Amino acid sequence: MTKLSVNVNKIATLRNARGGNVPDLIKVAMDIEAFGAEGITIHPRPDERHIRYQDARDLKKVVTTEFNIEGNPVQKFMDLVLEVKPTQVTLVPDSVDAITSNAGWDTIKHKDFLKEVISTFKQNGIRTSIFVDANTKMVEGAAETGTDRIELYTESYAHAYLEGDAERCRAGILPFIEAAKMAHSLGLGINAGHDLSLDNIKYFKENIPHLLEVSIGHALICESLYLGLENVVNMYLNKLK
Ligand SMILES: CC(=O)[C@@H](O)[C@H](O)COP(=O)(O)O
Ligand SMILES: NCC(=O)COP(=O)(O)O
Repeated sequence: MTKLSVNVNKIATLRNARGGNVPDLIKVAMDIEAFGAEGITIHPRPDERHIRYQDARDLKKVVTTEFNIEGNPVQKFMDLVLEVKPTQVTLVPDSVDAITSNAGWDTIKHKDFLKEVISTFKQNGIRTSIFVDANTKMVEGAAETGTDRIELYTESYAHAYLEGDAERCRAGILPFIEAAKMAHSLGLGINAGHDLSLDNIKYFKENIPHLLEVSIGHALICESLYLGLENVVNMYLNKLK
């Protein structure tokens, strides 16, 4: 069984567009859990363009499933995570001006730094995960940091899947199968995320052994819009009769 953690960044993006509290991020997160999701993920960025640091504090009070906070462990982020104490922290090496996450950690180059950060979080009872590319060397490096889990960065798989034919899908997923096997053999738990969607998730799940959790945001919110649009347009038409 693989847990679904819903990333609510995009709900915050929509809320922030008008300056008010619509949609209400806290209510949406609670509803997502009530609908059956097994976790809530947020990825506060330093400019707070979507999730605000206060959202993390407010969500902590209501999330009853797994609460996962992702981000680059700069001091401000570390302080927030240590204050909020989510179930899991996922370390992502993104730069301040990145549009979205675009690379996994070089776990060999940054081993000492990661070791120190991970040890701090673990001493505070927070499970740790490191965002890595599907590369067995990076998985081996991750194991040496003491992290509990890795999160496989799935953008390259999602692109390969989009290209459509079976051969490209297979080539796209092979590094992930190898990385997952390596992670499991080293005692690491396996999460995955980035650009996973209703189209590509089944093939990924069927092929990746020991997959504990996926975090999905962008596609899930877009799909929710499309799948709800017909219903809502008709609700308006009914009111305008
Ligand atoms: C680590 C990861 O892949 C996601 O957290 C993704 O980066 C979401 O962040 P944005 O919503 O800011 O794109
Ligand atoms: N860790 C990945 C995540 O939380 C969501 O990524 P995406 O589905 O928004 O690409």
